[in-house]
Amino acid sequence: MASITLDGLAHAYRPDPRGPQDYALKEINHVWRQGGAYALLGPSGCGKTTLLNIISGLVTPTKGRILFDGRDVTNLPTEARNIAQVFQFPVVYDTMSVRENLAFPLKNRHLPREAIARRVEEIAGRLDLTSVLDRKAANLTADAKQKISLGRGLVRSDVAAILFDEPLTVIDPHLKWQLRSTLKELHRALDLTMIYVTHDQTEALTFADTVVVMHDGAVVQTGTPEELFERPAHTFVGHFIGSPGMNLLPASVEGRTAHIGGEHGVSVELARAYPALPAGERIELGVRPEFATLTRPGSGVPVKLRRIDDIGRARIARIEIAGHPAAATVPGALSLNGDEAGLKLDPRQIHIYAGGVLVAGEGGA
Ligand SMILES: Nc1ncnc2c1ncn2[C@@H]1O[C@H](COP(=O)(O)OP(=O)(O)OP(=O)(O)O)[C@@H](O)[C@H]1O
Repeated sequence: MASITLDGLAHAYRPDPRGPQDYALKEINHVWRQGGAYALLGPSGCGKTTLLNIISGLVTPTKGRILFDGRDVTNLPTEARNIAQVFQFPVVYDTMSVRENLAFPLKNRHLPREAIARRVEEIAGRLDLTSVLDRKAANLTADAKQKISLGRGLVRSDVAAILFDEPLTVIDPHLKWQLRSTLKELHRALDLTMIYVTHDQTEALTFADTVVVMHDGAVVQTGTPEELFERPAHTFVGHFIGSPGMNLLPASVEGRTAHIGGEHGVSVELARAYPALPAGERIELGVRPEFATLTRPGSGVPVKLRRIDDIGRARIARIEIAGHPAAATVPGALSLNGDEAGLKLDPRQIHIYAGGVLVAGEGGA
């Protein structure tokens, strides 16, 4: 187990990168703490696999260094890095039994027979594979095979880190939630550094203590699931995390008031002032639908109600604020006639962004 430091790391696939646009991975500095549960979250093409391949040694970065416990491993091959990897699709030996598959990484390292047997039983128990330990892997379902792959990744206790690359893609949806929490429990029990790559926010937020969000080759925020939800550092994080994502409305700000929609628009009270907003940048007001509550017309900010979606655990209103589409929570008891409504916003949960980046306000709570 090790801490992993990314020191000024950047990567371009083309041999002659000129500007930032040529980099699949823009400069990143980050420390993955020993024993941490991390997720690397972002949409397809944002650079997650590139970063994972640099950590595992499959790709040598164009710039920067990678350190395991302070030791520079940038130019070491995968075999010399002591990393376990679990991929999207099962990697198992079909002709071996489940027990032999799980034992394989330990046998390779010449562990004593009893230590291997103990560890295999432990991991099999945690992944609910005990009853199939003596069956050939070939005869098992895709789900069971992927559990074996997870087990093979988890079985060694001496690895610098375990890298999971979208490991639940082939898993049946009803098993997914169960395996997500199993992996979380395994992290607590086994005290290993784990990095979990996914484009799925639910997987990232349930597994990780710290989520690294990537967008267009850059890390836009590193934080706990709560921080990403309550204080997105970038509009991309606000929009990408949450369902529906954060409302982002073009605005201008004066003192502690934001104006949306120009002269005939609406005003919104803020908890903080923003005297240092940069000129020439697009200013946006961000508020999550969870902190924007629909109310009767005449109360709060006037909005137009377009429709109400019942999403099971809540009702979400699709509204327009000064002509801009937004989403809001509908309280259980509220019933409305027509398309006029009001909107109550929690000022402490309103954020201001300049050029997509969160601006720290002054004063207030
Ligand atoms: N071998 C390669 N040669 C050239 N360009 C590549 C190569 N691998 C990836 N890229 C490009 O680098 C960028 C980042 O790709 P990467 O696979 O790291 O993203 P990702 O977030 O893992 O996406 P996905 O989830 O779809 O795999 C993309 O624009 C991709 O087209």
